[in-house]
Amino acid sequence: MPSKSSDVLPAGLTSQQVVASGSREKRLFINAGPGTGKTTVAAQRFGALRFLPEDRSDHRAVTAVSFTRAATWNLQQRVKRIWGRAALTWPHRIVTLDTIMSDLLHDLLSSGLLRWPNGHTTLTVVDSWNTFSQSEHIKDAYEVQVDYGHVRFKQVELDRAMRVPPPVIEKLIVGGVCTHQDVRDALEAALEDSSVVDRVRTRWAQTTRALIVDEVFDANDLDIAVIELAVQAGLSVTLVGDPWQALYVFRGARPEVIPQLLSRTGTRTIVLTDSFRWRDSGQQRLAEDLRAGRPVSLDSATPDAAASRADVVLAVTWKQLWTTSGRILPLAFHSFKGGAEEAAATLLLNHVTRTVLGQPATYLADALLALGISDPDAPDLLHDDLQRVLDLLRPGGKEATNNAYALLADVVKGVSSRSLRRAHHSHTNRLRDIGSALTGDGPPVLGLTTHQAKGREWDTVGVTLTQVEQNRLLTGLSYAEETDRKLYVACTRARRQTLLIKL
Ligand SMILES: Nc1ncnc2c1ncn2[C@@H]1O[C@H](COP(=O)(O)OP(=O)(O)OP(=O)(O)O)[C@@H](O)[C@H]1O
Repeated sequence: MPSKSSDVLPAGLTSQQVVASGSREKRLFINAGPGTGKTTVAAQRFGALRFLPEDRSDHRAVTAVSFTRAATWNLQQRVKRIWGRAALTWPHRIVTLDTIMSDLLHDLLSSGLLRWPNGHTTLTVVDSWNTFSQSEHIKDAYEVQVDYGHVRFKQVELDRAMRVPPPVIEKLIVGGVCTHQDVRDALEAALEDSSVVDRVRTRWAQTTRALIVDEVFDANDLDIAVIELAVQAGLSVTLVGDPWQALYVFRGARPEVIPQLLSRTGTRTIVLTDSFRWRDSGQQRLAEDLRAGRPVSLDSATPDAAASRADVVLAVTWKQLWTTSGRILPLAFHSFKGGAEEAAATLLLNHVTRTVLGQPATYLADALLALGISDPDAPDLLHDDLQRVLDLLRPGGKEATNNAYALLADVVKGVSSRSLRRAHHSHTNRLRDIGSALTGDGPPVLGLTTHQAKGREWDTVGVTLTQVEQNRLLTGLSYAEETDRKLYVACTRARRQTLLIKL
């Protein structure tokens, strides 16, 4: 609810949003809370910069970046809706920061400043090695180093058994295949060299005239270094974000250093204060109290009541969702680690979430890759087979779970060269959990982690929290604490009401 409706201009934007979208400031930070229009303004600003009359003869790109493919896709759709498809004709683009890193590394390889094993200048960059190997945690087994311009993959001694880079990985690297993390590691190591720094700065200046960074508080040290080089190269740089919504500390996000980046680069701040999310004064008050660090106590509900009333249930971890109630159907077991058994269970979970919730399992694409299935229609083609696996699960109990697992192994054998290992509780438990979600009293409700819910909104949101997390709410949150930020994001997704699930 904007504080003053007279603030909304004819174009539908508030005066704050108009200023943020059209500002000619070369270094701008748009600081904006939940629902205040970060994505809306980023999309408006993209077009405003793209179609700036005085830049008509400047053929360099206007580029917007975000951290996830989902956020990038969302921003692309908004830009197309507002400005038309022409806004995104080459070289103008909205991509992930991983794509930017990959472009920069390729430029260094083709310039000769950096040399890949076997002299490759064009790499195939994959999300993870899961596609090629059943091993997990392969990344732990080597370090990427740059030695006088040569990229090297150095084997690391580990305490644990196994975990040496399997020959298959070495062969792939020498063949010009690597992961996005390898690209980042190689680039970060290369930036120790001042001639590489100069090249990146020059590359920015030659190819790009404006850069918009969405969710800047999720940037890690390499992201920040590359953004700062764009500032030094004289680009128009717009940073958009909310210090309360930095969630990607596990990927190295450093929200605490963003204020220094802003002051180092002389960046001007514009704050968006009016949120359009709240449809209920209680929810608006909750959001304001959380942000002010005041203690809050949430309305509560039993799991059954919450499952009936909420549009979604959120938790900090997937595990918390699975252990709260059989009425919650999460879209994943945990973050995808790889292995044929996990992939097969994800295929089954996807069958259930598609049928019951109309949504795919979060890690379906990873599961298909891990099973070496390239046909995107495979999950649909397997519909009847997977339904038979579910039917076997329905009676519940160990025997039913083991029978279902055996049939799932057969189904997978028909479409994949990977085979499932013998039934073990770490594999069959996933099937048991799916079975429990299907036999609850009443239809299941969608379960998501805070990370998956970021940037989204629903009318009524249930949250399931550990005792420690509940205590944090009762004490008052601080944006300097990672756990508190996750709680803040979870409790600001609802338009009307946030319900705490009481066990
Ligand atoms: N000026 C406006 N008038 C009406 N609705 C608006 C206005 N600005 C934004 N909205 C709407 O408010 C909702 C939230 O906007 P948006 O997604 O851009 O916010 P956000 O700041 O990115 O949210 P979050 O912090 O949760 O990611 C959207 O439905 C958007 O269409």
